[in-house]
Amino acid sequence: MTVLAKLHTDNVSITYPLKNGEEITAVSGFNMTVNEGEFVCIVGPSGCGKSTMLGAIAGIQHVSNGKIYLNGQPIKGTGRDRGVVFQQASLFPWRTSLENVVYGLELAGVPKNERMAKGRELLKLVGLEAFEHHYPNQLSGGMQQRVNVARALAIEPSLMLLDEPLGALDAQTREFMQLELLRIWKETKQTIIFVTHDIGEAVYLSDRVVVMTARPGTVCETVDIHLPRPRPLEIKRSPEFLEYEKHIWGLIVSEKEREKQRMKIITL
Ligand SMILES: Nc1ncnc2c1ncn2[C@@H]1O[C@H](COP(=O)(O)OP(=O)(O)OP(=O)(O)O)[C@@H](O)[C@H]1O
Repeated sequence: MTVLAKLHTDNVSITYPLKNGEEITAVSGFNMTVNEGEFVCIVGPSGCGKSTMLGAIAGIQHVSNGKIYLNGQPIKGTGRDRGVVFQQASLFPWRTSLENVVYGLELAGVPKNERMAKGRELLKLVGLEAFEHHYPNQLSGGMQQRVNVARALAIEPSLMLLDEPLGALDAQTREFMQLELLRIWKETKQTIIFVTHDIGEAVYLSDRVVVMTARPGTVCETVDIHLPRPRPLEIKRSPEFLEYEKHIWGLIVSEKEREKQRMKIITL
């Protein structure tokens, strides 16, 4: 029996037009498969095309060549089958936590009682049941991101896409949110693709880490993370964890070095 991949990117290339009429290739020949229920992180040197690739999967970024398949169907634009969370919690300041969480359900015409019940259930899932009447400016950065996650989950997406969602948080809150994300992932059994700059974060969260080359970004190596779950934070100090970190760090340093050499040749 063939198991259908949740997501498959087939030789995806993405270019941006420049003002001088030329174009810049951000992503080139990107192939990745993500299976149902997996937690996959994408890392790579700055500017390698991580956000561009995630944007393409979200359907907000035009793909120049190749195709992206979600549940076997080609992605043709944005859709309610994908929940997206960005680095900055983009909540409506005039809406309470609960009203923010249920926004997508409101647009979809879900009756008020039903959507409020669903919203409360999700606020409970992200640990904010006591904050349903609070406005975003009454919440910490970590709490705002929890509301954001709850809002993305409300539409019951088939796939969650998170672009540096913890990037704006202080180190302590970030670690706590990593634990929380794993708990939420386990409870919801979602499939997650997560972009991060932080190699330790990627190793801690992932079933697999996709390491990208320098721009034009393609897959340099996919690293399977065989650390047991559940993963207490202390696992970050284990020799196995440090070995994964060192290996991925090595790949990224080589890519940065390669890019530096290439730039030297271009400017010679
Ligand atoms: N709108 C745009 N127009 C032209 N070039 C762009 C545009 N957006 C991104 N790029 C270029 O495409 C490349 C990939 O950008 P992208 O933001 O996807 O990289 P990234 O890996 O997410 O970066 P970072 O790690 O710094 O967040 C970069 O070289 C960037 O300068």
